Amino acid sequence: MSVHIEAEKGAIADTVLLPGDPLRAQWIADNFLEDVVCYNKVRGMLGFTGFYKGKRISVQASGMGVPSALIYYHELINDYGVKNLIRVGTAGSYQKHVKLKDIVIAMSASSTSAINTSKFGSYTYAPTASYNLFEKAVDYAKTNNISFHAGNILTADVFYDDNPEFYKIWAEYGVLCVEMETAGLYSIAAKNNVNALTVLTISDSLVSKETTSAKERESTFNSMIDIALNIG
Ligand SMILES: O=P(O)(O)O[C@H]1O[C@H](CO)[C@@H](O)[C@H]1O
Ligand SMILES: O=c1cc[nH]c(=O)[nH]1
Repeated sequence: MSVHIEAEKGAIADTVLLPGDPLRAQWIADNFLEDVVCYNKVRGMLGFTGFYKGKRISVQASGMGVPSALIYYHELINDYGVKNLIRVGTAGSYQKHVKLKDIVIAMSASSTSAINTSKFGSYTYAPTASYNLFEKAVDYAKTNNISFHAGNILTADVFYDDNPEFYKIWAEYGVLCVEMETAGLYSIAAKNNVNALTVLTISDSLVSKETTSAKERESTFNSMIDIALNIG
């Protein structure tokens, strides 16, 4: 047991998929895993372990934003010995060519979060994906004809920014999309010498203003889950 996860030692697999949304965790467990056990209900932040193609795999919801997510990433790594952390999330597009339901594999995560400035001061740390997971994801997507974008994303602390034009600063520098956890994930994984990767599906566009429904965000992002399950 850890502070926020009630699982017994050994109840969580070495590879964990990490959606923000507990209902997406449930949906992944129900639709992709076999012999599933729910190991966590604390705060409704559901966690499951099951088997995918014979391999033991877990899925743990982590909530929204770096502070919430870091609690789960920290406990998974330090209390349960998790080695591969694969975030599966939704994101808002910052680029015209990155369309609704497109897949983005995050090579790196710029951020408006203070987690690293509070450590590195005026220097800039670059949170980066683990190359082994990144390479496997790219290979799997190419082999299975899943189209994707790969590049820098933004991990933002604020979902509703006061300035609707804020995204343009990042878009000009090639940032593909915005979400709210990956800079924290890549940083804590690097510090603890474990593997991390984020695979995202575009749920809305800051450029075209299109959106998907909550139901679609919860359950229709099969290609992202397919990639994540096959690289762990
Ligand atoms: O779909 P999830 O994984 O929650 O990810 C994105 O969605 C939430 C905002 O709606 C933030 O957590 C953001 O990172
Ligand atoms: O963090 C997020 C996630 C989806 N869409 C956004 O605009 N922001």
